[in-house]
Parts: sequence; C-alpha cells; structure tokens
Amino acid sequence: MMTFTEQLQNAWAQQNSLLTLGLDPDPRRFPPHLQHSKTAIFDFCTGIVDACAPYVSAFKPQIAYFASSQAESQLEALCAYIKDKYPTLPIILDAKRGDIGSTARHYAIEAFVRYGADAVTVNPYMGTDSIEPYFEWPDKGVIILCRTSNPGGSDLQFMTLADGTPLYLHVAKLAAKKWNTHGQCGLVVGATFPNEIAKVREVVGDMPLLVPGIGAQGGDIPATVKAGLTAQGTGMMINSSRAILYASAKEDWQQAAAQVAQSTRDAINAARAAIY
Ligand SMILES: O=C(O)c1cc(=O)[nH]c(=O)n1[C@@H]1O[C@H](COP(=O)(O)O)[C@@H](O)[C@H]1O
Repeated sequence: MMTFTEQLQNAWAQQNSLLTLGLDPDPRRFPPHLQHSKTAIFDFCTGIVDACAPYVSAFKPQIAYFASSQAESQLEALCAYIKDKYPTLPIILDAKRGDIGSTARHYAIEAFVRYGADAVTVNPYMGTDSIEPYFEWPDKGVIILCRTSNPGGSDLQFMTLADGTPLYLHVAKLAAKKWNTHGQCGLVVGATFPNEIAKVREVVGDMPLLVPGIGAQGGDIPATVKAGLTAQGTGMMINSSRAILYASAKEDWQQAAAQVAQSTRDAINAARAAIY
C-alpha cells in the first residue's frame, strides 16, 4: 500500500495541480432541483467531484457539514465513490479532532476505517498522547493545526513562549522533530497568513502543508505559493471550498464549479511558474 505522502506526490505530478477541493456541502446553497432528494448531499458532492476532478489533486470533506445534516452515511458513500472512481486522489477527512488517547483512538478508527480516509486533520493542543493513536496507522496522513486561517487564529497560536518562539512555530517544530516518526505528518497553515507560511516552511523542510483560505476567505494565491512551495515546486495542498462549490446554484452548477476549479489551479500554477 502506498503511504499518504507518496499518494500526494503522485497526485501533484499526475494532475499538475496543488489544488485541494474542499467538500463543505450546505444544502441551502444547492441548486433548487437537488435540494429535496434524500441523497441531495451525495448527489451534489459527487456532481462537484466529477466536474472538478481533472483540476485537483486531493479532496477534503469537512465532517461537520455531513453530521449536521445527519448525512454521515452519505459521507461514507462519497468516500467510497471517490476511492472507486479516483483511486489516485487522496481523501483528507477534515475533522480537527483532539481528545485523550483512549477517545482519540476512536476518532482515528472513524476517519481511517469508517470513512477510509487517507489523512485526517487533528488539533494538537491536548498534546502528544492525544495525537499518538493516529500514528498506529503508519501509512495514513496526520495533518496538524498549526497557524489557522481564521482571524481568531492569532489569539493563542501567536502567543510567544519564554524564549520568544510563537506557539504555532513551536507546534511546527514538534511536528517536524518529534511527531513525524512515520514521515506522514502535515501542518495546517492558512493562506491568509503568508508570512507565517514561510516561517513554518523554514522549520519543517518538505513536510506537506494544508493551506486553506484562498477563495472565500480572500487569501492571496501568489503570496501563498511563494511562501510555501518546496524546492520540488510542490509541498502544498491549497484548499478552496465555497468559491468552487457554490459558483452557481443554477443549471450550470457543475460547469461553473469546474471553471472556478480550473482557473484556481491555473492561478496556482502561474505562481509556481513565476518561481521555478
Ligand atoms: O483544517 C482546515 O481545513 C481548515 C483550517 C483553517 O485554518 N481554516 C479553514 O478554513 N479550514 C477549513 O478549510 C475550508 C475553507 O473553506 P472555504 O473558506 O469555503 O474555502 C473549511 O472546510 C474550513 O473548515
């Protein structure tokens, strides 16, 4: 079996894309003809996945959007659909879980066994023992919150330790030096903070970065790419969700989503080309 990072590297090259498609299905924003079916969430997400697959290198379903609609079975079906139709494109389950080890083990089973995800996002603020259970799956990706894209991300993550290191950089160092024993760790660093992306890149070598915050949150693509690219010209899963998913709520919803995915991929690739 391929590891998450091998899968990711292959997908970056095969697709010539660093774009991750975020799957955050909000039924109120679906095209009206899809809204009333019992499988609306599955139908919408698979429609978007099929339209956008040529332009992306990973999929990131956000679990809260499914759970809040009692649609976990549709998330299971969606993950199975992606595995079957796009087996080379990794699934990152965005769950941001964090809990004591015995409970975290169940979150890991949920992500890797129930949904068959290739990677999961986790919250590291309960410490080492809260993320260790995920490492019992040595091939799976564990993507750790570091410098999140939201405005409140600065409240705690930007506080400085006694030696002057900001907390988010301390997390990056722990991830690179202590937690990355299987080489399958990644870090979340928001596109809304390109300066911090560059600082994280300096301390973590080629570790993959999940970078949400372009599109609906207004992050700057060239600045983001410049700050986070590795020497190989890859190293980033740049996520966009709402700007692609809800490009149109009319009959052209799939074409409109594909168009935004394509132009986002192209903008990222133009920024890569300007550097290498
Ligand atoms: O872990 C994440 O994916 C995440 C971390 C972060 O710092 N900021 C952030 O926006 N996200 C997620 O990334 C997605 C961003 O969605 P859009 O703003 O619609 O592109 C959402 O699913 C968020 O939950």
